[in-house]
Amino acid sequence: MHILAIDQGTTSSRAIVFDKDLRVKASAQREFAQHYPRSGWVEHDPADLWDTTLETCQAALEQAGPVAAIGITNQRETLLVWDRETGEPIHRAIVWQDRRTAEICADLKAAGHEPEVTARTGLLLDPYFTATKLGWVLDHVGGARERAERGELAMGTVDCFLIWRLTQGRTHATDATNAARTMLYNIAKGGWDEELCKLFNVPMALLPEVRDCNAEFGETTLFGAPIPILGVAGDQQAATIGQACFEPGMLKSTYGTGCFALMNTGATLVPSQNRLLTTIAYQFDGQVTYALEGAIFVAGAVVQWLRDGLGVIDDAAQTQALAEAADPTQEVIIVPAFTGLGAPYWRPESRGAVFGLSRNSGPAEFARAALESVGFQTRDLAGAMRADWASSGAAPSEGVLRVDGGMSASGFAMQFLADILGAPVDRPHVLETTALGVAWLAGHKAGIMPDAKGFAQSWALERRFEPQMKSATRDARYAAWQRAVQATIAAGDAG
Ligand SMILES: Nc1ncnc2c1ncn2[C@@H]1O[C@H](COP(=O)(O)OP(=O)(O)O)[C@@H](O)[C@H]1O
Ligand SMILES: O=P(O)(O)OC[C@H](O)CO
Repeated sequence: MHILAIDQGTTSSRAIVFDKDLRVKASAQREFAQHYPRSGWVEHDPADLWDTTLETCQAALEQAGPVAAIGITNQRETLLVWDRETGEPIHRAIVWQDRRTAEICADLKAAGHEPEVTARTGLLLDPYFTATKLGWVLDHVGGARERAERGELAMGTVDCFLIWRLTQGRTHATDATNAARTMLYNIAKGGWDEELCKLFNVPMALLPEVRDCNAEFGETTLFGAPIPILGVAGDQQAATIGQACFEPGMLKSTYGTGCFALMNTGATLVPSQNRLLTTIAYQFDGQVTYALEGAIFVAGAVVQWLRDGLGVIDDAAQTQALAEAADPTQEVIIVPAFTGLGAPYWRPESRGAVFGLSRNSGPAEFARAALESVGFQTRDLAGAMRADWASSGAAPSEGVLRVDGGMSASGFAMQFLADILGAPVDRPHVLETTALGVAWLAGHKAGIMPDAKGFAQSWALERRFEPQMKSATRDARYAAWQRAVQATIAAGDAG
């Protein structure tokens, strides 16, 4: 029997069918439109999220035949609010990248609320998270607040919306990893936090039930015979599972639109002293495993910008040859703060900058700088993570980074990553680790896939990138990056 994994991402929806040996049997993918109604705003049409999910599921199922269960993974933090009666959203989805609530967050910070929010949620007061987006919808959509208070509306992250639709309104539930990103969920106690709901002015009647990642989430009859939904996790947590990072100290980094590095910290909630996030890695059978997370908003998106914004490439893969042809004597640096800077800087007001241009700088130098920006940003995170991990009293982790996501296909970017980290970078055979993570969750629950130990043994290395850069070069290049970031922040402050 097979398992269907739904991966509803920021730029596309995917459906992948795995067999019981975790091999891909069929897959389908559809991109959908991004809406930018104002500078810093990012929205998705809920109909696009739903239609592309449905179409890709149908296409994958047509190729592979019936499945025993469904796993769902999704872009996190993105908010939907819908009518409980009709299932119709009352606003477009407000995407995790959206910065419209930057001022609300700044005001809450100025009023001294951040330490309390962090203590309860592990997060920082940034527009990235769901809570302030929800407050915004309730305040800006006519009648929404009153209707929410009367219990007529439901809210959810994308997983929750898809579960609602797949079960035709019978299940209003999310999993602990997605709940942990809303800034309304207490990760230490494990439950929606009444105080936070008051702080963000959110009626609790809107909120879904929170379940384990390997719980039952109802069943769908939209594809014929009923199929149970048996695994749910936010995409970065699903990738942590898919990369089999089950031991404390293990670290993965996913390079899609953004980049998200998660380190398993076991049953210990490690508060960050370096402006990283503390979050739930996964929750199996009521048992919480925590993680430290570094979130970078722009990784593969900088390559998309080369294609769609600058028009210097037609296809992401062309960056490899261009970067290799770049003039080694130039040091062009791109700080891709298109939607602000994420961890460890958290500067929503910053915008992107380019440094070191000369008259000879062209597409090749831009391509190289774009790929390198991802390595530099990961080094920012890895440094903060190692410091937090050490201060928790834990033994040093082995220092290997497991990578995945669309951009990990770039050999140039991954070699530079190993070089600038000064540590090995391991790329597995399966790069669809996000889908794999929830396919395994659902497959194990359905009784057709191995336990965590057996699954971890199936993880297979495709290529290890060893650091080759001299340490003096590494130090000098990283120092130049840090200066560029500081200049970018200063420009944002001045603006
Ligand atoms: N060969 C490549 N070189 C560099 N970047 C790439 C390459 N292939 C894909 N990408 C980048 O990876 C991203 C897509 O990764 P994906 O995991 O599908 O993202 P998401 O889940 O966020 O939609 C895009 O931003 C794209 O520009
Ligand atoms: O859609 P992705 O893969 O860029 O992931 C988005 C993240 O979940 C946002 O936190």
